[in-house]
Amino acid sequence: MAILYQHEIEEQLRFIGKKANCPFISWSGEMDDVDPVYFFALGQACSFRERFYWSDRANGTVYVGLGCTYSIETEEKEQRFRIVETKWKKWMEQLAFDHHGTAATPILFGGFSFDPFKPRTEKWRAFPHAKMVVPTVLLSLKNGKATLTVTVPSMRYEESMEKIGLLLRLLSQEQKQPTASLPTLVKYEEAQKDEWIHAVEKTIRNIREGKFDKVVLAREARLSFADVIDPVVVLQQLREQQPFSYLFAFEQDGQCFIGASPEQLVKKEGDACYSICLAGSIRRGKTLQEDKQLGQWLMRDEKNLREHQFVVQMIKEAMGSVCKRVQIPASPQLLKLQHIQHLYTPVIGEKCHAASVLSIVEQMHPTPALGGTPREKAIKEIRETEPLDRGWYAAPIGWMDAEGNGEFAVAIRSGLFQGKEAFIFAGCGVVGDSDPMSEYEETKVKLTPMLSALGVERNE
Ligand SMILES: C=C(O[C@@H]1C=C(C(=O)O)C=C[C@H]1O)C(=O)O
Ligand SMILES: [Mg+2]
Repeated sequence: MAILYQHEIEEQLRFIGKKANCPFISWSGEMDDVDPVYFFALGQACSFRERFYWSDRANGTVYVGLGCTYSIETEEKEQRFRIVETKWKKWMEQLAFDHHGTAATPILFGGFSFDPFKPRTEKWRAFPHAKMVVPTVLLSLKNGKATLTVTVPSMRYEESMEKIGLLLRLLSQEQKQPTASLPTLVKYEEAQKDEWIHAVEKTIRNIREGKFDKVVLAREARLSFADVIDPVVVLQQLREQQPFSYLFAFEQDGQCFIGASPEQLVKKEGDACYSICLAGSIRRGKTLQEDKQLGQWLMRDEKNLREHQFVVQMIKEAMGSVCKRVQIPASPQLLKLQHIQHLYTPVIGEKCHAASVLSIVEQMHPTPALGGTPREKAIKEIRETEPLDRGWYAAPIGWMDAEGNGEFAVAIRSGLFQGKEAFIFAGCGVVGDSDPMSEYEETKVKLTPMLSALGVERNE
């Protein structure tokens, strides 16, 4: 199969540029199969300051982006989804591309903050309320095919081409799995544990007084390591340990937001649209029998079923508002992941008339799985009560293509990595009959996937 050469791509780009006279040009071509995490790792060797990773639950679509040719950022609070959508459409008009017989087109990849009205703290300074980017180099793996897409400004692409040339040379050599090892933990700290438990108690009282029905409260753990944490190692571990999750990474200037989330927010594919309701949790059992018993308990537990039902109700309505027909099973199933089991209800929307996946994201975020019910009151409670700046945690992360199709996951089971420091996050749905200590335990289980990816075991 095709080995790609720098001079050929350059020639093609020049040809596209001459023909179309557009500010941006893009070329796609088939390439040899490559391990996407290895590709991500090469990004650093080639001095790309931004790296992006996305793989869906079925591993059906994998995108790895290196470098940033165009970035849409906004600190606007109310209109952020629309602003991104409008700018993306405008930008597409300035782009000439030749996809060379492949199905690939440039995509926009990125994410959003959970709550633009919550004051931002220092650690999230590099993550605006919305940031979506067009990577300079994009690897797409779909239906067993690997495609490379190069997108550059037509007037100055020499600097990018140098990096791309190096990347192509490294790709043509034998693939060596990156050998970076797991970092050594020097400090583990659960931020404001007592304050968090008090917040849960207060929220339970407020729910019992009828102020709202459900509020999701989250907390963070801070970890310090002896060495700088390499996102490549974390991705490798997550890929092995969480095979049924979305895998994502958004890295810029050495700051990396990474996670393995089981929760789809929405996928739009033409006029079909998909979502899932995920809420209600219990740990995995230590034996097969215990695991089965815990699962059966979860399927019948009224508190968890109620937590779940709020999500079903809202997603059903949101999908109903953009689709002609919504298919949704009457009762939840069990979703068993490596460390946790959840109540799970898949949702399918037919004849979707939304303009783009982003306009559905706008309708859906935050669902009661991450925010609460009623939505506005719950968000206000989180803003005022939760001792945490969520940043991009629990918010939409994903991609969109030229036609407005795309997929977003909810960025849970995630962490922010800055040099030798990591912040990892977990939350839980608080309802009237929640017990604060059980909720605390539940968040502990939800921290496990990231801890385990970092090689940290905590048995207390
Ligand atoms: C908020 C998180 O998870 C969410 C809360 C759940 C619950 O409370 O049962 C279950 C799945 C997620 O929708 C998290 O993992 O941080
Ligand atoms: Mg729960």
